[in-house]
Amino acid sequence: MARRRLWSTPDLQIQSPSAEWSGTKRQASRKDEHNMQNLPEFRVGEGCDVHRTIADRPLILGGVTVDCDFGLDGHSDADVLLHAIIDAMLGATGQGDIGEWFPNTDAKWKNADSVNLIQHVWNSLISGGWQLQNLDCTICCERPRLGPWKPLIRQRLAEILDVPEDRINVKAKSGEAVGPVGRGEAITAQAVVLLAKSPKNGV
Ligand SMILES: Nc1ccn([C@@H]2O[C@H](COP(=O)(O)O)[C@@H](O)[C@H]2O)c(=O)n1
Ligand SMILES: C[C@@]1(CO)OP(=O)(O)OP(=O)(O)OC[C@H]1O
Repeated sequence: MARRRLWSTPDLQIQSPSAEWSGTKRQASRKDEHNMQNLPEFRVGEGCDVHRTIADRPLILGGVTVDCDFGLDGHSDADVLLHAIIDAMLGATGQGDIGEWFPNTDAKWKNADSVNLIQHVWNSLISGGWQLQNLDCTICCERPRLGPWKPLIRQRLAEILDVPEDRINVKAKSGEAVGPVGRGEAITAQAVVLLAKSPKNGV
């Protein structure tokens, strides 16, 4: 009886780079193949942000003003969640990050409403043919408890982006009393988006 090998050499043949196997020629042929199959293009992006807590400022999360005895410090309104989502969108489409679009050295963005910032970015993506498949995000803070606010933030995000609510999920996490979040010194947010673009000649 022939003995089966418990390990095997990969079928892949390692070849030295040739003109055909490298650079733009390879990329172009992959892209053509994708287009020929008339497939939608999908892009995933992630974003994160952190802002310091501060007294005497409103706490704005995802475009919702949350009842709280402190807010977040920043050049803009410091909406940590919208900033993370903006970065996820820019990441998905390979367009840098929020600071490149809205530099915190520019007086134009001082106390800016982040709803305007995200709508500016999102409208530009929509013009480029992108649609939101889904958005998942997490706000990390010790206080306030976000249970009652999560549905409102989800609703507001759907409104801001003009997408059905079921494409959006909002989660909350505490800092387990450790680190800057756990000590209430900062609030952080993370976001992941999946974007889709229909093929040129439609699906
Ligand atoms: N500021 C927060 C933090 C968390 N929650 C909710 O508590 C649950 C447990 O979260 P842990 O981070 O403590 O494991 C979870 O369901 C969170 O949504 C919250 O409401 N507000
Ligand atoms: C939004 C901008 C611009 O006002 O300022 P901040 O509110 O400080 O926010 P941050 O997430 O640190 O970075 C992006 C900035 O360019």
